[in-house]
Amino acid sequence: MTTRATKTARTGTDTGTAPAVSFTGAVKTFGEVRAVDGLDLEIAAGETVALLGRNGAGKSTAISLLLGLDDPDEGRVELFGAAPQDSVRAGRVGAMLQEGRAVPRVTVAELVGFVAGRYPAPMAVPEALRLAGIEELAGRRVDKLSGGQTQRVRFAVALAGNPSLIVLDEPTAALDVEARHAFWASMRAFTQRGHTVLFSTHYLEEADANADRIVVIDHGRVVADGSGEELRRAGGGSLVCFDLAGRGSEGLSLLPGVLSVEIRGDRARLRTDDSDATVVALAAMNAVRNLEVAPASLDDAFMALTADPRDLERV
Ligand SMILES: Nc1ncnc2c1ncn2[C@@H]1O[C@H](COP(=O)(O)OP(=O)(O)OP(=O)(O)O)[C@@H](O)[C@H]1O
Repeated sequence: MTTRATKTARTGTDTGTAPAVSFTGAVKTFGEVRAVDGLDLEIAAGETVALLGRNGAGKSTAISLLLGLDDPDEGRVELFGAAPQDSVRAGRVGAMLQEGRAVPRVTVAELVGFVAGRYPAPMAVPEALRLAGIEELAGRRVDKLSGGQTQRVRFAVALAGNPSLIVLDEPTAALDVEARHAFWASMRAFTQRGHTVLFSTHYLEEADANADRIVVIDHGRVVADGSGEELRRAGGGSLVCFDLAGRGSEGLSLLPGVLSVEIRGDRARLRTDDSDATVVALAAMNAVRNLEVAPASLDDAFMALTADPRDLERV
């Protein structure tokens, strides 16, 4: 797994060459809670990056700092080499945040047009509606739409300023499968123009399918950064599963390569970073009934990367 900080290191203060997003040692505390705790992260223009983390990991707080809604207590946050507030005002950033605002009693086209009118070089309204895939909703009242339609209207609103960067906090939460697919199709139309996207999500498959790069944060810091494949390798290793066939599970956690042990009914599930050595040891114990070896899933990798050592149950 590579660290991107070196790859996208800033070379100057010219906003043309600056990364789209840059956190340097950013800290944000709420009383005793260090919600963002020394966050270092750079995102180059044109990247699509997923931000993953458990509940309370600091994703929304990081996004608030990024959009200039809050200031870091320490460190620096920049967008295109400038203060976040300046980039937001200039229309370089569009955002879809978690909390829904009161829905106005206007049409979709009126709402997007109103927001576009607040920016210096907005996107034409029909273009924003086309990119969001909601041209047919132009004349519909915003307060009469379904959840999936509303979400895509919010995406059109985020596009209204003609931004280079879109920031989305859990954009597909509460959407059904079809609405999610439609949403990501719209997003791809945006990224194909070379624009930058940062989104947070709890759906690992969604991150894997739609992002070039996945950044996992935990306790307000980056704990992993790479492609889905790199994360699987770094955090997941392999899974070796077999039937216990009545034998106990004692000692399994001490076998070579084994990182964790889970027992489901009569079946043992060992996560290992050296499946060959683990299997050889199991064979020596004659514990190979219905043996299966498979790459760990992204879910497994995520759990391993964000596990609190005190929560790990070892057998
Ligand atoms: N305004 C606030 N006042 C006090 N504590 C806060 C505030 N905002 C966030 N926190 C705390 O900071 C930590 C990080 O919260 P944050 O909302 O950034 O996490 P998250 O990764 O977005 O979580 P989720 O996936 O649940 O949305 C949590 O412990 C949260 O309780």
